Amino acid sequence: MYSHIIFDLDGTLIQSLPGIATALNDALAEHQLPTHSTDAIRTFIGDGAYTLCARAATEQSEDTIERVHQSFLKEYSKAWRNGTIVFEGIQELIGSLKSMECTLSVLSNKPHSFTTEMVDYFFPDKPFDLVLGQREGVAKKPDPSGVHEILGELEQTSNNSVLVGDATIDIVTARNAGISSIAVIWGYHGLDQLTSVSPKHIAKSIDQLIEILTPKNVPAFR
Ligand SMILES: O=C(O)COP(=O)(O)O
Repeated sequence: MYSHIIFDLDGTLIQSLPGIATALNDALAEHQLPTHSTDAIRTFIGDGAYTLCARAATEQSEDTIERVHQSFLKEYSKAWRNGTIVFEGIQELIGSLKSMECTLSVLSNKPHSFTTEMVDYFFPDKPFDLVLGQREGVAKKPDPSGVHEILGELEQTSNNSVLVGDATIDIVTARNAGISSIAVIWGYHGLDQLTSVSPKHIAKSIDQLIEILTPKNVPAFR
């Protein structure tokens, strides 16, 4: 059983696609650039806000992409509250893991300020022992630095830790850091994509994630 669980944020704990899509399309429109369907935007998410904008504003200069990026950050600060929800069953799972005294953390490629603000907003009981988003000067996922920093800060070992994520980048990050991984399929990458990077476990539903993370004989879950 894993006693330390590192959660990805977007597409794993929260459904953030509508807020991201609104903010991105508003930012693109501000710069007279073509907008995208929500389905297309889903495929742009995962590598942080700048890369999101670079994928949306293809063939634009770096200066233009940076301007779209700045507009996106401004728009997203207004858009995320109305366009984001916690996936069904996640609050209960987090509560159960806390009652089992698991150590919990979040590692996201979303800008750090949004990551902490949104986690505080959606999880006001502060169940996470450490929350890290993308920070200036720190390599983002799939670099293992974030995982290593969390393990060090929380005095956890690679053996007892697992990273739960919805994107191939999360599974590759776990492998690069030498920890186990669980791919969940309710987020932004499909089963085939996730299978191609060989996660240790695959959860096709919140119930399957509960099965993997919590032993059957713990009364709190049954
Ligand atoms: O905002 C992103 O690009 C990705 O965020 P995530 O790492 O929480 O999935």
